[in-house]
Amino acid sequence: MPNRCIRPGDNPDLTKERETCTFDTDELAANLYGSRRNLERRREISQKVSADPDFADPIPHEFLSREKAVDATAKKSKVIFQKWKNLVKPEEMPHLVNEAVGIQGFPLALHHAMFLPSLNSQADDDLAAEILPRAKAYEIIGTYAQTEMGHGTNLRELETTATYDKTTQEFVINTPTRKAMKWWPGNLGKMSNYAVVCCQLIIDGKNLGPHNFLVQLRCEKTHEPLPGITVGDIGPKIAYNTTDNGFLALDNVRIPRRQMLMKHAKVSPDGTYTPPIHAKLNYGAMVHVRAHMIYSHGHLLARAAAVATRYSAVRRQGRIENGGPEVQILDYQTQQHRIFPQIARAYAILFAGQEVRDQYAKTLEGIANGQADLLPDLHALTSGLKSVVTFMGGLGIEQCRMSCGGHGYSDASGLPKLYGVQIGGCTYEGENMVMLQQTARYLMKGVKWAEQGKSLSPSIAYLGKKSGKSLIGLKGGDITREHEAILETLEHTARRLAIDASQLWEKRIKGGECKERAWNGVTVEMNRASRVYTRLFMARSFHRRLLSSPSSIRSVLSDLFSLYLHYECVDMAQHLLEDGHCNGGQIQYLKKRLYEDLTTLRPNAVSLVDSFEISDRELNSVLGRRDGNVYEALFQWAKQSELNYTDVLPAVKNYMMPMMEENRSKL
Ligand SMILES: CCCCC/C=C\C/C=C\C/C=C\CCCCC(=O)SCCNC(=O)CCNC(=O)[C@H](O)C(C)(C)COP(=O)(O)OP(=O)(O)OC[C@H]1O[C@@H](n2cnc3c(N)ncnc32)[C@H](O)[C@@H]1OP(=O)(O)O
Ligand SMILES: Cc1cc2nc3c(=O)[nH]c(=O)nc-3n(C[C@H](O)[C@H](O)[C@H](O)COP(=O)(O)OP(=O)(O)OC[C@H]3O[C@@H](n4cnc5c(N)ncnc54)[C@H](O)[C@@H]3O)c2cc1C
Repeated sequence: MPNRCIRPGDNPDLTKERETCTFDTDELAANLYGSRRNLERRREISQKVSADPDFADPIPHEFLSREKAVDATAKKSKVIFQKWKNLVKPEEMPHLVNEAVGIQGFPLALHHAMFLPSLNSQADDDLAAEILPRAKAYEIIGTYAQTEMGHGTNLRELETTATYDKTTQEFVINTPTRKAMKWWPGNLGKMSNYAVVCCQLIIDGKNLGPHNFLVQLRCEKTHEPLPGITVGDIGPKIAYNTTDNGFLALDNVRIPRRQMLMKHAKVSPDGTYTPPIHAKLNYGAMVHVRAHMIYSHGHLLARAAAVATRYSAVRRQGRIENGGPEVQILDYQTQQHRIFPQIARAYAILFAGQEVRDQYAKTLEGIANGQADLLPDLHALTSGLKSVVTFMGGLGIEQCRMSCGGHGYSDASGLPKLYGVQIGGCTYEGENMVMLQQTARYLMKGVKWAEQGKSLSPSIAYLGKKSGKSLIGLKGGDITREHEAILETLEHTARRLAIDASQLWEKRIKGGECKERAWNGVTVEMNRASRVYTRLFMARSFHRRLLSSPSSIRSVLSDLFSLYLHYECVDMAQHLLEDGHCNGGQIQYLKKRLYEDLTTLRPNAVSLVDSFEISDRELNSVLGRRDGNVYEALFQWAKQSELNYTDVLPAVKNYMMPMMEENRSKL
């Protein structure tokens, strides 16, 4: 079967891997990206970016100072949003940005991820008509400023205020304390001249909670901060260092009434407040990012898996049999056990990410028609997915990094940067432990609805089902039946954990604790239930994709799905065993199946990561390059280090040489 990545001059080990491929890599890639046409467009964009001299990097970003890297990124962003703007569709933009600029952020990241979505979904028609065309034409750059130095998670306690002044029909935006400064918003520090700022809305002395306001921060001509505005960059971070995450203080800055985002909640000129149809519609920009970040985080893990798999195919170290040749490290079972589950999880996350994006679009449609009934389900699902996927991705990338040995620790591998970017997602858009509790709130309601025989939305329909005994290992050799048996066991486990958490909570309440304190006493269990609910959704979503896949890729997807399920179950063995639903023998069976899966997938491992269709430029990894010629490339990469510009560094001349000289002269 053809793996279409084979080229003359490639590392022979990698070519051999591709020759053992049992499926059509293009078919799988087309399925992953939605169609052949999408795949072709993806390739076209990659090729055109590589050929565009405006995107050429004289030296890799890894060797640039932060300021120079920000400069290079801004320069390329201008090319993207001027020269390229009309050459790509909006849905192709993330790929273009990844190719041209990389993953550490760019001046318009928050403009796209949150500023435009907030205005689109929350500005009323008048404000939208005025500001959106300007924002879409990049006449202005905006961001989303919500988090403060003292509060991020607990939005209700944000301190920035927007006090309505009826006499002038203006809001007065103010930062009352040091810790009320906005702190963290991406592109706030240096790039943006506007922001959607989240403030407590105060009318006649009454606090009506967090609402969003459009505030101009900098002069459109000079880009200097406007009077009353203190703004700047918060400094270097683990990653995202080409993003100017910023601080902002507002000293009684006045804005017109109509700059409140009033599509849902409204303030009339006389100060009358009209609440939205759903209390949390003001939080819409966060739901937007959570719904979209799942897919992009799947892609980060896919990259790491591609680097680790390809490198493990070309790296030879040690022998499995005495007297045999040095083996490809991909032949070690431990290496396969480290990397193959990351390939499977990357696919699972990408599939789930695509489903949740569709669900988000349906929910938005409903809201546009005055119906917010799909929002609670979406909020629970995106909160859970956001948390599980970012944590899984971080662990997975770190496994991939370690699996590359010493070279994985070098920036040349691209893996440290991937890890830094990925783990940001555990924190932004709501710290993971907190967001899992949002999911748990929904599950607790679901448990009650199920008890009352009420109808349940598809994502929690399993709460209303009855458990039979686990059929894992008992259904014979039919793989389809085995998949179903495992999914039923996962359903049982997700249901049991939710019911147990609910009972623990109730017990504490009956014991005299108030609901909230009792909740805090059971949140570890609540979050467990949320994680398994989410992992069940991911498994179901992968299964749906398998069942709808064309026959040409069904077999390899089925192998991958088997590995995915067996790995997840062994990873969650404690939960499967805890109530006796599964026994030790069944866990042993799952482990045996997992080890078999590693062997089954081995001949297709490289081809499975080839189907992620990530260009060398986008991958930005010496170890993961498509042709596998890593050793020469490593040397060429290292030569670009600025420490190599001279043979004798000033640091050596000024300090080390005199020290050695002094010590020698003492002898
Ligand atoms: C094109 C897309 C681009 C995608 C980008 C992709 C990749 C990323 C790449 C680069 C990075 C780019 C961007 C990164 C940007 C990062 C930006 C940020 O981080 S912005 C700041 C984010 N901040 C947070 O997420 C704060 C987290 N906190 C909260 O959301 C809330 O405080 C809370 C924890 C949810 C609690 O709120 P509150 O106290 O008001 O509510 P509760 O009492 O807990 O709940 C009451 C009720 O409401 C429900 N609910 C809460 N939130 C929502 C919601 N958003 N939608 C719907 N419903 C909600 C909640 O479940 C309760 O329901 P019920 O139990 O029925 O009463
Ligand atoms: C890379 C990056 C980009 C960001 N971009 C933006 C942006 O563009 N705009 C913006 O507004 N913000 C942005 N942020 C801020 C981000 O959204 C917040 O940092 C995040 O929401 C977490 O809030 P916090 O910092 O207050 O954490 P804290 O809430 O202080 O978390 C600290 C600890 O307390 C725990 N904790 C807090 N509350 C609870 C609870 N109720 N129950 C149990 N445990 C709890 C948490 O689990 C965590 O372990 C960004 C952050 C990062 C890292």
